[in-house]
This record gives sequence, structure tokens and C-alpha cells, in this order.
Amino acid sequence: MLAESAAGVLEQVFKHGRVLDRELDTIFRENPKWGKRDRNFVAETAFEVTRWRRALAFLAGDDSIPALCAAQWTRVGLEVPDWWASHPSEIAARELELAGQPLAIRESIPDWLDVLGRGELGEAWDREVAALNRRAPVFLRVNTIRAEVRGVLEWLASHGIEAARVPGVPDALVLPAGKMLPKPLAAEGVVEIQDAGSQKIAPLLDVEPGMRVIDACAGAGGKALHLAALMQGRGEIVAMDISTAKLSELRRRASRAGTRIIRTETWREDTLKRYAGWADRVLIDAPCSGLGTLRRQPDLKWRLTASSLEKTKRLQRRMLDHYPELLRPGGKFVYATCSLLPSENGGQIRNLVERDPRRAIEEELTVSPAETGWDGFFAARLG
Ligand SMILES: C[S@@+](CC[C@H](N)C(=O)[O-])C[C@H]1O[C@@H](n2cnc3c(N)ncnc32)[C@H](O)[C@@H]1O
Repeated sequence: MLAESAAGVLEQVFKHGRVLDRELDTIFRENPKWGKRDRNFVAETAFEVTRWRRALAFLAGDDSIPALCAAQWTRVGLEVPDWWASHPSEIAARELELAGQPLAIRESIPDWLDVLGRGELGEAWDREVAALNRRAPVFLRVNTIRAEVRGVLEWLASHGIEAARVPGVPDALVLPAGKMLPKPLAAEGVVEIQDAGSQKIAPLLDVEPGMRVIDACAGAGGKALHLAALMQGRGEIVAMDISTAKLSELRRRASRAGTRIIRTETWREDTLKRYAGWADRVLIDAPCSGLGTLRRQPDLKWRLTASSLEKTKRLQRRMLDHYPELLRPGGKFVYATCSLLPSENGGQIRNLVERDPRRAIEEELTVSPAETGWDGFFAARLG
């Protein structure tokens, strides 16, 4: 039953392009009697088979979902049930052969993406892809509106969790592998779950208390909440997005976090006009390929296509052409993505500066998963 459920989730992800996290949420809601171990088994099978799809197909000599699952279970030392459709043999011997396969098979990425990534990043691509296949730890951002980092560290230690600070990211803590965040802390808005790489973006805006800030692609508000904390509860943040559902989640999180300076606006035809020249700072946290977050969303790599990527880049370019109009004269904006591809990152920024000589790059930041062990990000501040 559990094995079949995991295979069912994978079928939705591989055959119908569905989002892995959402499929897991749905199946957990439909099976409220499953205990923690049951849920872990289903989630782990679905995640690891998605992450290692091509490597497992090589080991099993078959790319059907039952064969991929059986190879995954064998690989981690679990028994494959007698009645299961596929029982791969000689996996240990094939592991040795796998090591000699090309990167796209060994590290399980689509061929077209491998060609593109190597073309853009050269040899660094191999290191980044390998880093993106490691499991990601849980990072927290201490909400400095509600607590201090030291206090949270002590609270966690008193609950048996030895969290650690993250060098270079002042409000970040990392939990030991396999540890989850105790519920009360999350529920009270004392901490937010936010990757250390993502925590590098808001400080780049160089905000001050009292400023007017627009987060033009705010989503559910990871970075908007961070900006509110950096502004120490003074000023105004307008969180915009095309998704009303995400903005309502943002409002829920903002009230939990104890910030009152964020208001939300769903993008409409006249939004740009109404807010033109209003902001001291604008954050354009643009939709992107998401390649920097593959550790947490390995299904992305199977959904992404060359044409969807081109479409996303055209959207990024349009945003760069128009969203800076939200700034008052002398204001600054930050363009950010969670991609590793220069064509979505520095390439977009340099093209903008070429076509609009009023813009100049002040600071640029690239977060490499291979170098940091964090998700991958890019950000640039322009005046
Ligand atoms: C990278 S995500 C934002 C993540 C968010 N800033 C955070 O820190 O949690 C990009 C967001 O852009 C939104 N989006 C897509 N098209 C947009 C558009 N034309 N204008 C503004 N936002 C858009 C998406 O709904 C999505 O929430």
C-alpha cells in the first residue's frame, strides 16, 4: 500500500508534470492514519527516485516506475516486496559501471539541460550539479522582531536540538541532519524556514527603517518578511504578486511574524502607473528556472523545457524593463533569481545596462551550492 502510494505520486510527477511537494501533501491528507514512519517512507521514496531517476534506470536496466522504486529500495538496503512488479538484480555490480557513465546519467539530469548548463558554466557545472543532488539541511531565519539568535539557540538546545550559526549569514541557524523544527517555534513566528542562500538577498537592498519598499514578486513572502525585520518595523513594504493565493499566505505569515508594515497588492493593469516613482527600493525576485533549489525540488528538472526557460527569460527581461519605474529618482533595485545560469542572472543585468544607460550595477552576489552547501542564488543591486 505505501509502496504503491509512492509509485502513484511518481506517476503524477513523471507522467503528468505535477509538483512533487503538492502531490505528497495531497496523499498525506487523504491518508490521515499514516504515522511518521509511513509518511517518511513515501516521501523519501518519491524524492529520491525523482532526484536519481536516470541513475536508477541505469542500475535497474529499466525506466518504469516500479523498476526505479525497486532500484532505490535495493540501493538503500530495503527489501523489495515479493509481489512487486520488478526485482532488479546485480545492482551492486552496476553501481561500479554507473560511476563511469556521463554526468547526465550519473547525476540524473536531462541531456538538453546538461548541454545548456555546461555551455554556460563550463566545468563548474559538474560541481554544481553534484552539490544540487545532496540532501539539503533545514535552515532557519530568526525573526529579529520577536527574538534574538542566542535566545533561539538556547531554546532549541533545551529541546535537545544543537543548532549552529551560519558564518556570513547573521540571522541564520542550521539544524543537524534529520532534525525537524519543533512546532511551537514555527507556529509563534519566532523563526521562519528559509535557506541560508535566500537570506543573503534582502540585506543587499540596503534598506533603512522608514523607507518605502516594493517587493514586486513577493510570493508567500520569504524575502518580504526578512525585509520587514531589517526595517525594524518602521516604513512601508508593498508586497506584490500576480498570485492572490500566495499573497494571502504572505498576510498570514506576516501577522504570525508580528510585522505591521507589509501590505499586499495583486498586480493589475494600473499597478505600475499607480506606484510609479513611489519606492526607495524595489526587489524583483523574478520567476526563474529554479535550478538553484533542485535539492529541495528535484522534480523541477523534469518539468523544465528549453522553451519554458526561454519564455521565463523573456518575462525576466520585461520585468527589468518596467519594474524599476516603481522607483523614485535615486532609488535602487535588486534583481534576484534562484538560478545558476548566467543567462538568467548576470546576462540579464548586463543586457539591461546596455539598453538603458541610466542603470548601473552597484553590487553583485552569486551563491554557489558547491561552495556553500546552500541553495543557489544570484542577486545584483542597481542604481
Ligand atoms: C521566485 S518567486 C518569489 C519568491 C518570494 N519572493 C519569496 O522570497 O518567497 C517569483 C514570484 O513571481 C510571481 N510572478 C510571476 N509572474 C509575475 C509577474 N508578471 N509580476 C509579478 N510577479 C510575478 C510568481 O507568482 C512567484 O510568486
